Amino acid sequence: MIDWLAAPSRVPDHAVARAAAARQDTLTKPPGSLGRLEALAVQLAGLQGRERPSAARVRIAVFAADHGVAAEGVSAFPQAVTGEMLRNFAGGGAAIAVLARELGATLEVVNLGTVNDPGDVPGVRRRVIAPSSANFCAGPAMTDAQLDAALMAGAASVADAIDAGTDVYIGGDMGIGNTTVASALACALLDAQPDALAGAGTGLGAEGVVRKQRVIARALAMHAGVDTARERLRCLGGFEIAALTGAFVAAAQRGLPVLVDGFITSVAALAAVALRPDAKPWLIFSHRSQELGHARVLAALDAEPLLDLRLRLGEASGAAVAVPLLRMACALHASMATFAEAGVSEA
Ligand SMILES: Cc1cc2ncn([C@H]3O[C@H](COP(=O)(O)O)[C@@H](O)[C@H]3O)c2cc1C
Ligand SMILES: O=C(O)c1cccnc1
Repeated sequence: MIDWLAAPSRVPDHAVARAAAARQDTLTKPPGSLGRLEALAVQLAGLQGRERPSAARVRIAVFAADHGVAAEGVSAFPQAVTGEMLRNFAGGGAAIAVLARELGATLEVVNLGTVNDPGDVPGVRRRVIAPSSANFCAGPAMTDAQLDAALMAGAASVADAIDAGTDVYIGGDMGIGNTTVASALACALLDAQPDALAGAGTGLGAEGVVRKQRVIARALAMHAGVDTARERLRCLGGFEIAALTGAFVAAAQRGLPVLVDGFITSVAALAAVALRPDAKPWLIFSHRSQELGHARVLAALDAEPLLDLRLRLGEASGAAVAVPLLRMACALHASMATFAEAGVSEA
């Protein structure tokens, strides 16, 4: 057991947020006319503790891991893809690698344990816990020590991000079978049924989705007695989802704003908030994924995402696509003229 999860989250600076909101009302536009871009700038100001917030320095950490439950045939793709994609992230050909380049963002890729392990690859950090989590239909997905290691991998990534001077942190996922894992964990955290949360993932047909829902129902029955957030994460999670959970808790504790990606990362956010409710103000939700359960998970988090582009990829791709919105919100906030500066009449 580790106790760092017990430390409180930072409290956003409400005075700075109020000052930023007041500035918004002096800018040459009808008050409120820039809608959520105004709210974003004000929120970021409070989180960053500066009246002129920034989303210039973005750190994207993609956590990759394999899942024992893949043996139940719950994905349209073979498990070997997880390890293969690690090379693709490092080689620059994966969607998130392209987006990170486009944004000038730092991309960190972390291998937490893959069955088809690519070994030492430049650009991939090895924090291997085990080749995969265990099949949670037969027992807990992780041991306590494995869960600790995964949570710590996320916290270490956030510590690096802060040392490097990061304005906004983004976490991403890669792991064949992880929509099954995220759905199972969300079912347990929300007391929901598999047919409400488990969808097509990488592209299962209707029959495959039903099989996947049955697999999740078996897992939920197996772990029905488990009643704390930490134990739910240990029994029904996976290494990358636990790392994302640890990263989000650590980011809130250290005062680093997080842009949350799609279904998988939102379930990690749900777990983080279950562990530490005071982490929630630090999470900004980027988009609504096409994955069936995402809307429900977002609703449970009271989150209204910025975008809905019908993405269903993960890897942090949706969060990356939302970064330009944050940057534009910050630029408008910092650089628009006030009514007084521009000599424009007020209402
Ligand atoms: C080539 C490829 C790249 C991906 N990048 C993210 N995912 C996403 O899809 C997987 C989850 O879907 P399921 O639960 O159906 O396996 C995860 O690896 C997730 O990161 C990918 C999937 C594939 C096939
Ligand atoms: O929204 C996601 O995170 C997602 C959806 C489908 C497959 N992998 C990830």
